[in-house]
Amino acid sequence: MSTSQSGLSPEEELLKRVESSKRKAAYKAVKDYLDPSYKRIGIGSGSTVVYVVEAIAALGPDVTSGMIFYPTGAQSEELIETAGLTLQPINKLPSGQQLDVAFDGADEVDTRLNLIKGGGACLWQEKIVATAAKKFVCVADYRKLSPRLGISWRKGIPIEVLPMAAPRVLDELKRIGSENPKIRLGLPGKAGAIVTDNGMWIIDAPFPPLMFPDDDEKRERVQNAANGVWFVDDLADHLIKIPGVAEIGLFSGKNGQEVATGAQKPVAAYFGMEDGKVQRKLADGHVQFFWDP
Ligand SMILES: O=C[C@H](O)[C@H](O)[C@H](O)COP(=O)(O)O
Repeated sequence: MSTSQSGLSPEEELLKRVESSKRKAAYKAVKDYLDPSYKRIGIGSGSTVVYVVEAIAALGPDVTSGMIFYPTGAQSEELIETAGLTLQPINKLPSGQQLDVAFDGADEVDTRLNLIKGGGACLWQEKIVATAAKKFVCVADYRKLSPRLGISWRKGIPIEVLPMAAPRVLDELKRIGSENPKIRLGLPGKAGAIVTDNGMWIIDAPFPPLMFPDDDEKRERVQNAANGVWFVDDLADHLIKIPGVAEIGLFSGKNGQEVATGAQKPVAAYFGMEDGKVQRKLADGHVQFFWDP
């Protein structure tokens, strides 16, 4: 096995770089979007959110003791509790109230801040929490940046389904052009499907890269959805209406502008870059790089 000057293998070097990039993105996102006056904060799932919670906890009880944190599943519940932060399930957020901000990761982010989420099977509660927030902020590393959804994340769009409906959902996905959709299986050595925190299954449905409505190059092909070429929003609308589908891992639709209600797209996405910088992309398309988050 080849090792670098640091004594690490190339795989270990890559892992270290990726983890450091996630961490920097998380600290910058928290610095920019966690106002000390906020009371209700959503915390997503995945390996990047670990650093978001670390950055929040590092602010200390003077800042965090008046805040309540709302998780998106078992993993984020544990993260919040272990960090000594106050936990409350999202069903305790009174009707008519919103979270001040929610932070979450993503599996792929396109240039318009549409997201694929659910690589870790947590998408349903994540969508509830993201859309309950005035500001939804995405935190990721450079591998998640993509011109279009479906280019870098080739495993497919995660779709949470009622187990008894899974065969019918698979049929419909194939009919509309998904390339070999599959029920996600459990860990190696564990027979059967992955069961989500909500008792559902996940189907991963790959599609050709998703188009934007103002894409002219493939407009003609898009008229024929049977070939699997879809506009992001059209596909999201179609998938969510398939009987038996509980929620989909496409976060799209209206822009996540400041103080939006029900927006699935973030107001800002932070990417830890390979060179140590943090890239911030805003919903209005503005991009900035920061050396020292
Ligand atoms: O189901 C998992 C969630 O959608 C995660 O936020 C997503 O998979 C990104 O996870 P990570 O930060 O580990 O790449």
